[in-house]
Amino acid sequence: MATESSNFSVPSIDITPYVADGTAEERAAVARAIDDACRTVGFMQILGHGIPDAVIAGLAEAMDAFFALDLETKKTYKTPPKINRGYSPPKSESLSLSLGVESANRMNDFFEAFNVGAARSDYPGVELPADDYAENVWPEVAGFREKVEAYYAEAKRVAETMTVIFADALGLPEGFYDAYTGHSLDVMRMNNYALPPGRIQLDGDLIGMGEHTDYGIVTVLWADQVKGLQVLGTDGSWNDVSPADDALLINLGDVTARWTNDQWMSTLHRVKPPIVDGTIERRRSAAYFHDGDIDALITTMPHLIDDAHPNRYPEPITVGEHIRAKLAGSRAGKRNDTAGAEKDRVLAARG
Ligand SMILES: O=C(O)CCC(=O)C(=O)O
Ligand SMILES: [Fe+2]
Repeated sequence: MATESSNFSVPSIDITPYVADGTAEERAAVARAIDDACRTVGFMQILGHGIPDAVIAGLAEAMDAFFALDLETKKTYKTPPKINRGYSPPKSESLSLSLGVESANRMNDFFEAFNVGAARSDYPGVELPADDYAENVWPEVAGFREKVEAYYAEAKRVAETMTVIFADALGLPEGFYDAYTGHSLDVMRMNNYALPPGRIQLDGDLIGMGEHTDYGIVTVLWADQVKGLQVLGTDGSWNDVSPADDALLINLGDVTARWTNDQWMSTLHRVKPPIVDGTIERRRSAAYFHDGDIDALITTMPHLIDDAHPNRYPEPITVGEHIRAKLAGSRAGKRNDTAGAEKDRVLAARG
């Protein structure tokens, strides 16, 4: 399998003209850069997002305080599997404890997470399914809720700003996304790639989070600068990506790939946290998934269908149906790849 390609790079784009009052020309230049990044990489670094340093520092403090709790305490914040909220322990935990030697097999995910998201009570007056729009659980950790909510609100704003840019970049009417995101099924997953020292011995490469594409419209990703995130290039190479100082990573999900007839890319990525002296070097990230309304119907954009690009998604699908199909695949232990181009690319990468 190819590693690191000299052709691969994640563009850095300053979105200040959309966050503050930019001129029409400045905005058009940003939209062109975003369009190019979305067509060729599907990942980008954004600067000028406007999230105050103190809010980002607060998120990191809240995560540190929660993940430092002992495992039994953290497990009291688990929710039933159908509810994507609260604490999610490492999948490999029981195996690594009982067997000592862990297979580095890619179905094992060595990370713990805490999820928060949009709840039914956030959208009074809208009839929404209680399991999908579940209420949050908040741990008894001083300041956790306030700090996480402050960052969540900023990440939501950045995700919505990205869709404003997307509308311009795709030549869509202003406000196009509003009709699909008024009660968006957003979730933020705070990830902690760490296991206590001595817990694992591996018989091969460790995969922290298996290769996958994200499900929704767009993901806003905050991450440490500890290496680990790898992104698949169009030539089949896996490439290390770390956020630059003050940058956030943005990547597209499958809803956008469907909508744009795969002209914009929902790119495969995975996390391989570094191993130092047999222990995972701790790495943290927080992925804010902006998925769209559960009942939003995603129909391939007609202006992105032509002779060179026949419609790859002739069956419109709702965001809810699409997410259910993805979850069914991952729960059955199937690899979480999508149809079409993405699948071809992952198979090519396997060599
Ligand atoms: O930890 C990372 O950098 C990426 C996390 C990710 O891909 C996800 O949560 O979907
Ligand atoms: Fe992801």
